[in-house]
Amino acid sequence: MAPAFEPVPLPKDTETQTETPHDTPDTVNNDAQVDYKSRVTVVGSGNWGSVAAKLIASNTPKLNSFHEEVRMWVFEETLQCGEKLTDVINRTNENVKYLPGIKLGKNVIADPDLENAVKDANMLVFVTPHQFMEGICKRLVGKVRGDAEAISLIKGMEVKMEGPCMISTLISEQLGINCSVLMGANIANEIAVEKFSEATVGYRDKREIAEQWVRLFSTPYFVVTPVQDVEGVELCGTLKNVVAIAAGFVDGLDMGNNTKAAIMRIGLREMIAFSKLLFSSVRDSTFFESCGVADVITTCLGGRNRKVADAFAKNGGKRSFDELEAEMLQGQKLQGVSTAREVYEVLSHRGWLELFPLFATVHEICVGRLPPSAIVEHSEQKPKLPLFYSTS
Ligand SMILES: NC(=O)c1ccc[n+]([C@@H]2O[C@H](COP(=O)([O-])OP(=O)(O)OC[C@H]3O[C@@H](n4cnc5c(N)ncnc54)[C@H](O)[C@@H]3O)[C@@H](O)[C@H]2O)c1
Ligand SMILES: O=P(O)(O)OC[C@H](O)CO
Repeated sequence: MAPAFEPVPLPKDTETQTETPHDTPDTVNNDAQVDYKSRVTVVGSGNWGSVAAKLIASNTPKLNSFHEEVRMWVFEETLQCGEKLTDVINRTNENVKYLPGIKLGKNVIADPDLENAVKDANMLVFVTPHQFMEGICKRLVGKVRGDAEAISLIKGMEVKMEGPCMISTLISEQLGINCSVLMGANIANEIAVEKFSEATVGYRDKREIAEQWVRLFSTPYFVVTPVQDVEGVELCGTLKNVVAIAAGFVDGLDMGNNTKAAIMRIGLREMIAFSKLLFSSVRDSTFFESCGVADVITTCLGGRNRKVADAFAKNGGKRSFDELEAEMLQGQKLQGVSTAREVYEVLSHRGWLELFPLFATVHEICVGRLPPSAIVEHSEQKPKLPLFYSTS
């Protein structure tokens, strides 16, 4: 059966380009030959990191302005068989731990040496769990090319003394490079088997860079739309993980579809309000892109945060998230629990706790101060939030 969507054709200058690529000359090697081609490195090799590498590696051989090789930094570990994960990926072309059964593409080269992995790249794709990014950025200061462009696929944020810091800002400020974001309704295992989905690239002001990222990621089954709203796109990806935890509680308590839909609606409303209170530049339309309402839906139906929160509620909150995560995800990481804590810190610090009952309650449940059933009792409080979007 034909798909119910129209795949967006890739821009013309991609697959058939024969003239000098539009990229600016970037590297001068020892023989004084100018390397006009871009080099891509993916920093991260978990479930989504591996799929991101696969998507990109399916495109670089067709794009004349890119080297075919896609380097992928691996946080090295020794597998039960005694072999290093990197060696197994390079031997089998599969990430047997985080994405088993999927060939990544022979042009994906796993590299356990972070500095070596990034040193030649002028397009850096960051895709690790957000809690590791501060340490990774510290290790990369002064090690990346000055002309590099970055994109973050990381759903999460840091909270510092000065306030919340988005991961793209952390990357930009620490490494001195521009950073776009890619978020969306993107359960990695589904994209790995090439089921259709959409994503959103958020960019600051360089439209041509956003288009380059779109070319690098787009396939007929992965349709990417650029929007000029980095903060809006990134906050959608970050905050939906808190809503997913709430939805998991509802599922674990068998409260039914209507309750779950209500929690998703209240969650989306808090996402919009929180984003706009932090950044007045955030656009209403961003919430209707893949990164917004579509990601709320997919993550509350099929994500890992939902799944583990469901188990947490079924156990009456008696088994911790850390324990359940280790048992159920085998090395993969949840983002929603730590994001709920980070959001709670921002809410407390700014005196906004009463404005965001769902976000606040998710954290209180995660740390055991409230029972899972509080998700409905507390979140349904009459919203004290002004409407931050037009309903007309
Ligand atoms: N998996 C998905 O479906 C999906 C989809 C969209 C976005 N994301 C986002 O992508 C980001 C990365 O998630 P993922 O699914 O690729 O990872 P993951 O949860 O599958 O895997 C965890 C990764 O963390 C690495 N790791 C463990 N300890 C580390 C350390 N100390 N330092 C650095 N790395 C360490 C592991 O090696 C592994 O690669 C997250 O922000 C997530 O929200 C995930
Ligand atoms: O599995 P989760 O809960 O980390 O969610 C995965 C993706 O972010 C869904 O878009």
